[in-house]
Amino acid sequence: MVNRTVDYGVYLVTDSTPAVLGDCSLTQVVEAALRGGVGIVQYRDKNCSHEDAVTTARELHVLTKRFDVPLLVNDRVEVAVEVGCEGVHIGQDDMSFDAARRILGSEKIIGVTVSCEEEAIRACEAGADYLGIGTVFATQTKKDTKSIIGPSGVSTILEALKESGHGAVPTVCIGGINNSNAASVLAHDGSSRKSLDGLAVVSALIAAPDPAAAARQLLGTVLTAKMPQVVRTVAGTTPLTHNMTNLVVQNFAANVALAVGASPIMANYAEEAPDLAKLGAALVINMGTITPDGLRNFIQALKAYNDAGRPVVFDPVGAGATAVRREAVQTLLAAGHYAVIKGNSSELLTVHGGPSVTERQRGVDSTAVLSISERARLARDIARQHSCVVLLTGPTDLISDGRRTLRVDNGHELLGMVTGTGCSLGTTVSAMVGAFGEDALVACLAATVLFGVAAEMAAVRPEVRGPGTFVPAFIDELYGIRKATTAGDLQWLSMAKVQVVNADEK
Ligand SMILES: Cc1ncc(COP(=O)(O)OP(=O)(O)O)c(N)n1
Ligand SMILES: Cc1nc(C(=O)O)sc1CCOP(=O)(O)O
Repeated sequence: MVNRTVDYGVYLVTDSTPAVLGDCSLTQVVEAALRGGVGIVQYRDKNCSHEDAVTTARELHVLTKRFDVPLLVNDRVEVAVEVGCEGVHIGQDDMSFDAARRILGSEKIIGVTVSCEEEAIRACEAGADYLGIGTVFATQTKKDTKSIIGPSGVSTILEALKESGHGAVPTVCIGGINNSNAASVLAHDGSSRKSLDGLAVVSALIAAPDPAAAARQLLGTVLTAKMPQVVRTVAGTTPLTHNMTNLVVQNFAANVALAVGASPIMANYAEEAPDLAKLGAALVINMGTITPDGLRNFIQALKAYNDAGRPVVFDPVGAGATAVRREAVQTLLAAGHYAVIKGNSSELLTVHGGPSVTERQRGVDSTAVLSISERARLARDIARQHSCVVLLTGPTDLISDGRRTLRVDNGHELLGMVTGTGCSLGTTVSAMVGAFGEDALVACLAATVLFGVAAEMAAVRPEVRGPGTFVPAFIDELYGIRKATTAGDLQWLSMAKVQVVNADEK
């Protein structure tokens, strides 16, 4: 079983036949799909010679390594060995799993095709690193498919995996999946069964007129579909959120944490941090009312959480407003690692610290003048700089982990008329990242969309007449979405406005 974290969200399986690839270059198409956010690539060529397969796989491996994405080879274990790529995908009629594992060793990824519950459980028992479940829909790309199982067949297999204790084995499904049916394939009853980790596609990307755009669209659908899982995990595990936060928002942030199903503790004394981290908490460092003593406590707590391997969210409130705050930001950034850095444009320009600080800051209000593309690039660059997820808040929120960058267009202007909504979003992010550590980007996305949608729902309630009546309605809506999601009602998801963006776009 391999140790590395693999993003199975959008899984590209290649096809070099003219019917699918046309007269395009395979490497150019794969590169475009990687730019669009593909998280894993499988080189699949049923016809070419061993030598040609090794040559092409080597070219693809150069590319995938540049994007830090694993490359697998379909069926041809000897090609994978020669190229030294990250693994193979084998079907039921290919080399046996045990033989492949003996040849490849324990570090390589081996995925297995399954089309029924028995095959799925057998593959997991053998030690498969992930399962490719199919065939979902009939497809022109593979004519020799055995059984078309449809989304309900996928559900049956996922249920069986969960029941048999193999719920942790990642799964993708394959066969006829494209941007028109992806959402319905991923949609499920929303209560308890295991979710798919991603979608494997051939023609939806290889034959797409713009593979990068097609990959971005698929990725957006996959990430949106994962949000209920985050909300449910928080509701089901009641994660502890440890807030070292400012004086203004403590009560509100604690109420928001309770509404989303987390357990808040507001504790500014760092000596408590090691115990809270051991209890599985996630920490929020919010420097809204910074003091010398507060700064010392932040640094000590940050180290305790880093030592315990628990996530820390940094909310550099008012970062650029004074020399004291600018220095505190640099001190805190140098003191340890953050899972998430959250702030408005002005704050994050200070965090970035580059020459492009074009904004002025009044108090803690953002006076952002950056375009959406500039903000996307800023979020992406900071995420790379600090190996973390960045949440750049504003009328349009931008979220990036350095590879995938998203925009969220949910929210309501009333959120900006109440003190503490931004800080309590930091608290919510900590709860979600604490509970759903497997993908901090998805956790941040869920928190941001949940906030935005709850605000939109609250704002149209008949009793809401302004900021004062908005606050209780907003907390009620957060609570209502949590309750609905755990009961399997995902209507709120249709309000999500999530798009994957190209952070390189000028
Ligand atoms: C991710 C993924 N799932 C299933 C398959 C199908 O593999 P297989 O059964 O070996 O069929 P062929 O690809 O060899 O036709 C796959 N390739 N990838
Ligand atoms: C490679 C492959 N395996 C399948 C299976 O069911 O095991 S279906 C398939 C082809 C999928 O191509 P497209 O995304 O273009 O439909």
